[in-house]
Amino acid sequence: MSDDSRPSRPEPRTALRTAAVIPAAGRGVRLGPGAPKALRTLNGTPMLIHAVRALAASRAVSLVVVVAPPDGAPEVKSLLDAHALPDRTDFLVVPGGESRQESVRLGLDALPPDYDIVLVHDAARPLVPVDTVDAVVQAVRDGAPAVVPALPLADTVKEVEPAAAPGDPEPVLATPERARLRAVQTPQGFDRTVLVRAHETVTGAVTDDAGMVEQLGERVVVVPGHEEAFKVTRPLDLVLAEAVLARRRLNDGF
Ligand SMILES: Nc1ccn([C@@H]2O[C@H](COP(=O)(O)OP(=O)(O)OP(=O)(O)O)[C@@H](O)[C@H]2O)c(=O)n1
Ligand SMILES: C[C@](O)(CO)[C@H](O)COP(=O)(O)O
Repeated sequence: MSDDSRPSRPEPRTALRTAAVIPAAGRGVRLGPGAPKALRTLNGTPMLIHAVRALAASRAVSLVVVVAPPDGAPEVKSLLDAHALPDRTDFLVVPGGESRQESVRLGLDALPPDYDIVLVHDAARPLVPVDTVDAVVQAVRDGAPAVVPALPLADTVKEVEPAAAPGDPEPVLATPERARLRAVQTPQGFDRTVLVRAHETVTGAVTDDAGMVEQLGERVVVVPGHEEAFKVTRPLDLVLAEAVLARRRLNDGF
């Protein structure tokens, strides 16, 4: 095969700077009554601080933009000041919006110009391991416009006709082949220009940023996710998160 006929590989882009946007403006309705979810504590430390530390643990990440509850930016700034965070990382706090999508866009608007790679990470995934963060950054540096960490599913999934009234039986429409399905986590990593274009042009219901990039027709790739990157959504997830932290303390010899 001559050089000209080889498929072109994107150049690795090691010099690019990486920022992380952490949407943390949700109420946490499914977790039950209480403070906004990101401000609730796991082993005495706010979930948001765990998430910020998890992203700042990556040497690739030099800026973290926290998107606070709409009226909670001063409180979040105080929280960041009150907790030990790496000196090499810069932090910004901006108020969020009504939907996750709007909160991410407000975080993107706050990014200084000199960042080319953007990670978007749910504050509600406080325990993502640094190796997962680094794998996502590396895949973007290697040329993928959009990268999502994901895991195979344990359950079989059914597509249904949603119930007309709560509690009604739901007719099953299809059973997608499980081996081809992945449960998608964060951080999701992007070429900044692609993500900004997605947020400027895609409207309608989307549940993740990569889904918006897919609608642009851009390539989105999956890298292995991690069990500990689960989303704290319901009360049982708090129990699991504290158990993971306890196991980590045991393994670290504390
Ligand atoms: N208006 C919103 C809604 C959500 N989020 C953030 O998006 C992430 C994922 O959302 P989810 O887990 O659904 O959080 P909540 O919206 O708070 O949960 P719920 O739907 O139970 O209220 C969370 O870190 C959440 O803080 C946000 O920044 N702004
Ligand atoms: C972005 C996400 O975490 C990927 O799994 C998920 O879609 C967020 O959904 P939520 O309903 O906003 O928690």
